Amino acid sequence: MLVIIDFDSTFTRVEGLDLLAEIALQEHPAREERLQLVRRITELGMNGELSFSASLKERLSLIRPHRRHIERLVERLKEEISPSFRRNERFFQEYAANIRIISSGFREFIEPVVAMLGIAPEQVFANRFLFDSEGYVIGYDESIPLAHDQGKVKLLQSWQLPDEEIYVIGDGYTDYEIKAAGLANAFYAFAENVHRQKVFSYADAVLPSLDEFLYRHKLPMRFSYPKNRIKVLLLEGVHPVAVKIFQEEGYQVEHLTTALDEEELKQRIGEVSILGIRSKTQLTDRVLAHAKRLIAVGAFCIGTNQIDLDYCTKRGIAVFNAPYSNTRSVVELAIGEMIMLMRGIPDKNKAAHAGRWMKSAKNSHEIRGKKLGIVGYGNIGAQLSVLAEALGMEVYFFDIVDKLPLGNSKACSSLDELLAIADVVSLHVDGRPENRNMIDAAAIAKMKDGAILLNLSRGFVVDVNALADAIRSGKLRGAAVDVFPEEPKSNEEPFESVLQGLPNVILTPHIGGSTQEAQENIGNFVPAKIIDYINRGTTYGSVNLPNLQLPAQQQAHRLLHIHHNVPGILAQINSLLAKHEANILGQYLKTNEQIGYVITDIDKDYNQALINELKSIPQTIRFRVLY
Ligand SMILES: NC(=O)c1ccc[n+]([C@@H]2O[C@H](COP(=O)([O-])OP(=O)(O)OC[C@H]3O[C@@H](n4cnc5c(N)ncnc54)[C@H](O)[C@@H]3O)[C@@H](O)[C@H]2O)c1
Ligand SMILES: O=C(O)CC[C@@H](O)C(=O)O
Repeated sequence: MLVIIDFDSTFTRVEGLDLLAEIALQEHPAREERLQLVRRITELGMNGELSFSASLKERLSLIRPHRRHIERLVERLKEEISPSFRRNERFFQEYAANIRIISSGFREFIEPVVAMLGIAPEQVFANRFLFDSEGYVIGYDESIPLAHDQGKVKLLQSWQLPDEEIYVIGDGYTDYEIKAAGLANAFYAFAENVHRQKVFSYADAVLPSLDEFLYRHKLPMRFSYPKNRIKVLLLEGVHPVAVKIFQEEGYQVEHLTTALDEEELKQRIGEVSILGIRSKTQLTDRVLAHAKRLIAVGAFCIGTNQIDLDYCTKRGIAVFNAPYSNTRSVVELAIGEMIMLMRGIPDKNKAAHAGRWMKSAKNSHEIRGKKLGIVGYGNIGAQLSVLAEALGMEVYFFDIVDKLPLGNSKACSSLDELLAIADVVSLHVDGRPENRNMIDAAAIAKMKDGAILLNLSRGFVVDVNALADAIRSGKLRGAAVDVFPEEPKSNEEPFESVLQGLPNVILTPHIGGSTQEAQENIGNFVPAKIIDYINRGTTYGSVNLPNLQLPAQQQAHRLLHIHHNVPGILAQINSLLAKHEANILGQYLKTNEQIGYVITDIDKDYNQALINELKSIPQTIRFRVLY
């Protein structure tokens, strides 16, 4: 096999002559115009719209480089080696004899750069500059075939290669010409650095990185699986920063603004490795049964009650959420709503819009000195406690687990006790099924007459029919509801609720956590967790897998084994490692009630038989190797 690799924008991320122009024209009075012209000519040549020799001549006459500029260029290019080339050094070492760098660029800067990956000068085929006595480039050696149109083709024809497989990797038209002349088995358009649609259209395949080529041809590679084959589906309009992070990691990302219903999800989920959702997408066992490749689910929110966590755990699918990123936003909204409802603002606002003047202090109160009852003293409840106290409220809370009271807040021993005390009841419980209809007609009856109810937790926690009756009867003087038992899948679907049109009731479309700040925080937080899990095996922060925080593996292979939590699995793993004489550099184990997670770092030597046997241990749910 012979692998022919282009240099500019393939081996390196940049075009050598463009960068040389930037360096050489640094002091030139018309620098910007010249640079633009050079880049434009490069592009025309790359797309096959200007003959190669014309493009070369024009650019060199515009740049007029000196030897010292070329020296600086080499240093810059060494920093610009394409990341997928850099990380696959092993391929270059082991397959050195099978690699040729063929470029229409110049040997003076290519040789020292490719030498960084161990490629010898005799494997480089490129042009040569001609210099004057002062060291300025005055032209190039026209006796070299690469200095002419169809140069790469002519070079290969002159070699008269015996019948061997030849693959060309490059980003330009001149690379494709080799295949077009019948001299190569395939032309792979390299897309890690530039996207030339025209060149893609000629290619046998587009390579998002060198990993894809190595994977296709079963050659030694840094990653166990090319990242570009990992598909990420992000639903419900998660913040664009998440798209960017996953794309920068090299994954294929699709981003939809809406949720998908069960049938749509069943059809889509089969090919997806990472799924990002918010609160609308219902990940039921029926949907997850179609998830053949799913490695991780990102809940770009706090709540995970929309996900069948039990099923995910049994299948070894890691679920991550963002437990803190939007809590402040929810708290700010709750505070604002309390103030609005205490002053009867929803009705006064409506009247003013309709041309009616409702100036009156009747039933209008400050929140200062009022009793706030917080149900659920978790991340949101506790933060609300601190802010409400700062505004002069007297804070009471009830939680089913013991919680440290913050500031002067007081713990109630039962929900009933809290309901009987509070002027404002704010619900911040999690979405566990037992909380369904926690606030029903009986609970409302226990509240103070004229109290206010806030629900920014989960829709099913409140019996909305009972709440509507209580507002109509005047038992409660107002309510703010952000979450509903039935919520539309997207902004295009209509919204209906029995609470619509009631006095002093604020209805909001589940936007407690929908601020730019919160969404951007979440968009950064969740992908980072997932990427850490995929790259290192770290499960810290996962809501369903045993939590393990791991160091990066150093000069080791990392074996990740998820299994049903039955006795003896660790012993079986270790006896297989001993049998195959694998040297253990580090081992970590954590279990929960259902599953166990064992991570073993072994030195570089292992064989496929070991991997197959580890995968075959009974009770194995999932097995991965990280290189
Ligand atoms: N409206 C929004 O946009 C929005 C935004 C973020 C979070 N949320 C929701 O807010 C809720 C609270 O979020 P969090 O981050 O504070 O969760 P959390 O898990 O930190 O806290 C929940 C607390 O509720 C307690 N709890 C559960 N059931 C209870 C019960 N029956 N009685 C008393 N206490 C009970 C738990 O022990 C826990 O301390 C969640 O349901 C979350 O999904 C809504
Ligand atoms: O953004 C969402 O869809 C959900 C917000 C909130 O309910 C959460 O659980 O964080």
